[in-house]
Amino acid sequence: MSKQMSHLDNNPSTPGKFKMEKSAYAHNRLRWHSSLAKLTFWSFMFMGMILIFFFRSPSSNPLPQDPSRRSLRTYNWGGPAWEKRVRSSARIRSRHGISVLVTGAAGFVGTHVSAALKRRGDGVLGLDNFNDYYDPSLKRARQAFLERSGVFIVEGDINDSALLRKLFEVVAFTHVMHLAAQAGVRYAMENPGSYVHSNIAGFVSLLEICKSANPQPAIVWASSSSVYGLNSKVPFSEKDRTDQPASLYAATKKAGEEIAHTYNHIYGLSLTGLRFFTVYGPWGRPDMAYFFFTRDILKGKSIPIFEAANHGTVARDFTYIDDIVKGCLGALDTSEKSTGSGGKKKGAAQLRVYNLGNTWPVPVSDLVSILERLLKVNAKRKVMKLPRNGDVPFTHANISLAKRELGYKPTTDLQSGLKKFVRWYLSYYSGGKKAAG
Ligand SMILES: O=C(O)[C@H]1O[C@H](OP(=O)(O)OP(=O)(O)OC[C@H]2O[C@@H](n3ccc(=O)[nH]c3=O)[C@H](O)[C@@H]2O)[C@H](O)[C@@H](O)[C@H]1O
Repeated sequence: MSKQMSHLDNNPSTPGKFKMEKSAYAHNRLRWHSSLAKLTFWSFMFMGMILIFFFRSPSSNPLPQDPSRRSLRTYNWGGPAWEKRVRSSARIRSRHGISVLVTGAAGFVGTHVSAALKRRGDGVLGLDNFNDYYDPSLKRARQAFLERSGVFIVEGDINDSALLRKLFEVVAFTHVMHLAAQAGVRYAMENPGSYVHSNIAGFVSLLEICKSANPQPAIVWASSSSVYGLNSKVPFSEKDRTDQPASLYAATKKAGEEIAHTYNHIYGLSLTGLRFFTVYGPWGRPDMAYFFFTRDILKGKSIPIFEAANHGTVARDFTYIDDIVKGCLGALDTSEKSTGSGGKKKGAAQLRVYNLGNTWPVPVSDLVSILERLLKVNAKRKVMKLPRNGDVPFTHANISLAKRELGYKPTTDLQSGLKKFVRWYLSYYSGGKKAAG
């Protein structure tokens, strides 16, 4: 046994019980005190260093559980191989093609628009932050689908000015199709910050880069039918009032329209806003009613069907994705060039806004009946009062302007569109995820 061990063994459990020689005892006590002081000193030093490191570190706990901050995470981009992929994806492959930066390319509308542009030989580069507002694996599946068509999606946030600047250094985009946004009317009450972050700050960040680019691109971007808010004049026409938004989502989209006006006025940016009316279809958004109704009907879960005051019908002008894509391409193709360059306006530029709807509002209860027939399952309907969380009782688009100026002509009714959605849904969620496109 070592000396140390015997010393430990000799340690009294109760002071005073053990009799020690006086001088040795005093010497030991002195040694013990000085070791304790050293230990305390070094412990404090160590704790201090940890605290300094913790507070100075830039990535100290970026609150990943806070959804409004989820897109602030850092992404890897840059380098020769990355630039080569960016260039190749954005390369125009047809005679009169355009080169488009599509923001929100892993989103529902973004995926379809990117694929359509690529199919006709345009250069397409995607940008998406792959946030977790809904199942990111669906966004990854869309990314894989686009990759097979030759579209590269850069992972990054529209608030990252350095990344945007880099993209414009590598590619002289002729157009930007801006679809990145925080979507969803009801979620705005849960996470208001994410709407400000993406739909206002993100939009401004993108426009700042576009205004300084040389050449400046023409921009087409997604506004929303929700800007009509409490407007009761039907069908909604672009001339109608849009100063009564019923949700923060709607307010941020309306703010986007005003911001577009400012950048057009000061910098000569060509800007076209598209007011989408409840877009649905294959590869859709799981937070939307037609999507989660399908899931829950199949699971045998009850589905909440909203009704307006006095048992009034709630209805939407549901618009099929392929029609929306045609509207987006029509808007890109009729966009005039921005007039400024390097942040200076040289003349008046185009500023437009269009409704892209179906012009055929359908009650939500009819949507459920169509799904029941297609799925061959009866829904457990739970009729409830329209919650006071931003929903409006109905939407109905007047599309004359888009018809005249963009050649927009929707051709898919809800029954046919949902049939295609259900076919995709069953194939995607029964394991055919790759083939579902
Ligand atoms: O046009 C737009 O600009 C917006 O369209 C979409 O919003 P909405 O038209 O509200 O779609 P969606 O949620 O599918 O509800 C559909 C219907 O089901 C009703 N609804 C909804 C949920 C529910 O539990 N029960 C129910 O009856 C509900 O009352 C409604 O009548 C986009 O999500 C939005 O991002 C934006 O793009």
